[in-house]
Amino acid sequence: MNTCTFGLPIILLPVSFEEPWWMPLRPLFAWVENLPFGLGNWYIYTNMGWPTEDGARTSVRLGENFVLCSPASNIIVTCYPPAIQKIFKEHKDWPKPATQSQLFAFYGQNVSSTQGAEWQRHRKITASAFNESAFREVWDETTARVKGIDFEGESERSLGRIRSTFDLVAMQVLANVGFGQDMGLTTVPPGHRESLMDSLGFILKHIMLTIIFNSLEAPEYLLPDKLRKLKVSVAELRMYMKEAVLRHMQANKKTAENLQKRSLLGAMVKANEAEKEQLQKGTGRPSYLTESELYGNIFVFNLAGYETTASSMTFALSYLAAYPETQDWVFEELQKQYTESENASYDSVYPKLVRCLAVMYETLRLASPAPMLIRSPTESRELPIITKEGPKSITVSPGTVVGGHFYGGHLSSRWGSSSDTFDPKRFVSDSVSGDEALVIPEGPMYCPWLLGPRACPGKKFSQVEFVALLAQIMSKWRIEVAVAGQSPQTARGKLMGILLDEKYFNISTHLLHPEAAGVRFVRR
Ligand code: HEM
Repeated sequence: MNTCTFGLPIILLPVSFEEPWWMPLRPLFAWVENLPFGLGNWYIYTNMGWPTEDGARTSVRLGENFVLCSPASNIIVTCYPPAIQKIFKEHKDWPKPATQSQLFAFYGQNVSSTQGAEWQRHRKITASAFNESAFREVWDETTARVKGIDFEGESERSLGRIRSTFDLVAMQVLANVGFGQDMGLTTVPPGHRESLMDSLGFILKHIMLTIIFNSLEAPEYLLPDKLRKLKVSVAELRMYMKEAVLRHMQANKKTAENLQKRSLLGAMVKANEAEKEQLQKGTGRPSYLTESELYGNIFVFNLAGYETTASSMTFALSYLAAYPETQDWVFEELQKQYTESENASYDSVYPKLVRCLAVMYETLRLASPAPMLIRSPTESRELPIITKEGPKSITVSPGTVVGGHFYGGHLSSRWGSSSDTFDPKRFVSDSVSGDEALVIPEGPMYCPWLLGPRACPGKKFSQVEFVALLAQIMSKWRIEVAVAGQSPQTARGKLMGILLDEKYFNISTHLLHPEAAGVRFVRR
């Protein structure tokens, strides 16, 4: 294995995933993986989400730091905890490269696409949307939506069907809590060509296509059906966002207060108007968002919150099916803390469902939606690394990219010998009072929601949604591996193989063969 000037192992690549022209061509070269003598081993690293497929294999082989070296760039890949802390906590010195940050800014600049002072302005307004009223709404909405799923009528579902079931729940929750519950989600109001759910759903499901073709100026009638539909959906969603912002701004005080409490958009509009008032009064330092920035943010909330939660719920349920003893452990908590009564509210119950939350933490450790996030320093910066000789520091110059390797860190031997086993108990400890509490083990890297100032603002939103869904399902149903004519051991082995080794990245984690295994809902 070659090493570079940093003393780190290098993997030589003919092309990088950072080259925009490569991604559409990449599938045509899949055959190189089958070349003899490992000649095509480089292929996997030319995909943006390669760690989702590779897991911790490369970091186990080469160490916690190595370099992907291509004619386009050098990427220092790291899952060394001190390096991860440095690049994500010191975000001003280590911004996202523009090639990544601008991908999802087509409705307007937003909290994810901006840096420095601009990012602070966006973050200040948008963070106000994630408040306790919104979480209460997430809890109620998720519970109601899950109650509406017909597990009785369709008790056996493939993993693909589970994913589409949870995609719908995630989308309904976002459309309601994101936009405000007063909107009809599936009706087509006058002046529209599609419902809100249709346009949002189509864009989110075809997000890569949207990025590539959104700016295409060709007249509609010249476009193939799918692109024509995409153009309509993009325009429709813009109109829905415009109307929602207007509605929130024009609502009378009482209605506005009600809407603002419950929806992310309402809370943002409220915080924004307060900033504008400050400008008029000449007090403070106003930092409101423009109209297109409001759209940019509401869209990015939907994008960031849709696939991530649907994916984690799908993996969690599948893992629970394979680990019945863990289900019993979760059910024990539900019997004690969660009832079907009116009392199972967000305020009274959610904080007590520690085991349910631990299931989410463990699922995200094994199947993180983010495979690798890249950062690049603005000036030469020191980066702590570890080599076979021990820890040291290297100087990283501008233009060199550092990639935080989530799968390498989450599956590292720093978690002990059971790092690839599904065991949510590792996140639970007894507190001083004797109650169980969620703890993150010290030592390994754990950051599925990222860490530092730019950590995910939707973290608690996703946790509340996940726990509400899990509690509602698990309190009524036992989940079993669907055997489909196989022995239970064979069926379980197949399911585990699919979960562990047949994943790929496309905005979030997906299964390569979601129809090849399934689960069964058995009434408790
Ligand atoms: C399991 C669920 C989720 C996971 C694992 C997750 C993970 C992440 C990660 C790793 C980032 C950093 C991305 C980067 O720096 O490029 C991020 C950012 C973000 N997430 Fe989440 N997320 C989840 C759910 C949500 C939800 C439900 C929302 C909103 C409703 C949301 C909104 C955002 C936003 C707006 C950002 C950008 C923040 C910034 O750059 O300051 N996320 N998320």
